[in-house]
Amino acid sequence: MSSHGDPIPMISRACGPLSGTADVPGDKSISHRSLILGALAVGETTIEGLLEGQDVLDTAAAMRAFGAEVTDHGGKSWSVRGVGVGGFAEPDQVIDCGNSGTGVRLIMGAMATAPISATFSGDASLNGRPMARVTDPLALFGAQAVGRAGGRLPMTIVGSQMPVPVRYHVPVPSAQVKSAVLLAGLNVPGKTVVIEAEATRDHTERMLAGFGAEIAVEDTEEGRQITLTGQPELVPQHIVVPRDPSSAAFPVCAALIVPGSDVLVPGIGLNPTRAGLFTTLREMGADLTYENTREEGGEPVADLRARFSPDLKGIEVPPARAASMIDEYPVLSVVASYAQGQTVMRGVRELRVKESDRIDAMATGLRANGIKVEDGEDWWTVTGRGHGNVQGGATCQSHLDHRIAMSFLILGMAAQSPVRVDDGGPIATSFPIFETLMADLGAQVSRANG
Ligand SMILES: O=C(O)C1=C[C@@H](OP(=O)(O)O)[C@@H](O)[C@H](O)C1
Ligand SMILES: C=C(OP(=O)(O)O)C(=O)O
Repeated sequence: MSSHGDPIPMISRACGPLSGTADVPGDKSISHRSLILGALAVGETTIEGLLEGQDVLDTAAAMRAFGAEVTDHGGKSWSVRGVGVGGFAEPDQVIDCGNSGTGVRLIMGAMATAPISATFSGDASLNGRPMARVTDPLALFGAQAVGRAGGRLPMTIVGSQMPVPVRYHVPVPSAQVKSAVLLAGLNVPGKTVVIEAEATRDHTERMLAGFGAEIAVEDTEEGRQITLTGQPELVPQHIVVPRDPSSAAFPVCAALIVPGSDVLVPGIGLNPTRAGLFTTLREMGADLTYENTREEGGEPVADLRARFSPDLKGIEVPPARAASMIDEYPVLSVVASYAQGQTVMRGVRELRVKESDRIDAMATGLRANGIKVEDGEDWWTVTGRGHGNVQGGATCQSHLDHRIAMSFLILGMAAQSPVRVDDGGPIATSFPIFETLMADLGAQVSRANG
């Protein structure tokens, strides 16, 4: 099933060279944060380039439910009239976060130190994902959570009446957990401290500073320590959202494996906490260059140029790089299938608690398409077959997971036989124009029965 409707079976098949420019949508992580911080500022924040994927639209609806005025002006220009830190109203409906872990976890954090309650739910994927990683630290602020067994949604959070500041070591590498604690800390007098052993994406820290919060980041022996001073008045901003490197990954990887391809993917955010895939691809021998490197809205940005790369080699991906490419392992495993030799991915336990168990979903589908995959709790390996030798021909299950659906459709673009996915519906959560964008480059991707 897709998140909000009937399954949409899709198919992709081998095609001629991909060429042209791929204008991918705005960054999903930054889009969620723009809406949430806009809702917590006093006055009107304007946002250009917001990702209009379902995950972000669900966060926009949630911000309205908490009392912010969120307006879509068309042409990807949005505005948010915020209610100020501590000003959230109590929603009178269940907050439906759809398929979005980022949405629900950040919003739980943002409301947990206000004197209100809210009940959160999502689709079958989100309702199966662990929430204790967020509700544990929120309890330290005095918030209470009542959900299903195992800390699952639907779940009600009762915000703290008298929140106290917290010092918290994030036990898993998760920007969502870190961000939930920081957003909770906004409405607490005094300093909230978050320490992460491994650096994860830092968009919340950057954006909090941009909205005028007092936030300090230092590297310590324990890891990256972030100190936020509570109860600031956040100043509304004009935000230009860079394009999403996690979406750029799909046309980039397709160009690398389809013979003769040459694709430009302009304006991609290359924040070092996000760009691990591109480093990895280059180590594998990909013809991938950064052009016109610049800074936009406080984030490093470049145009990516990806060309067919016939001599890709399997590599061992350094585990320390995992956080900076965590959402890109599924599509990396597709490129690894077209490389010579083995690609080894370790330190990736977190892949098992995304929209699906991504190691299991990719391993099952790749094996069905003739690729050798081995896996354990926090690692997996893919033994590539080299160009021209990937069999394809199987139908893969997307498990309500956009990245799994898109990855298998990329696999089919250079395989001997077409690859099908049972449901491409979830693609709309993060990359609603995926099908037309890939078709415009020359890919043969379509609704299977269309
Ligand atoms: O903070 C964010 O915007 C995100 C953090 C990551 O999740 P985790 O925090 O669970 O690693 C990532 O997988 C997700 O797509 C977006
Ligand atoms: C893991 C992802 O998203 P989320 O956790 O927000 O559902 C993703 O987009 O790959």
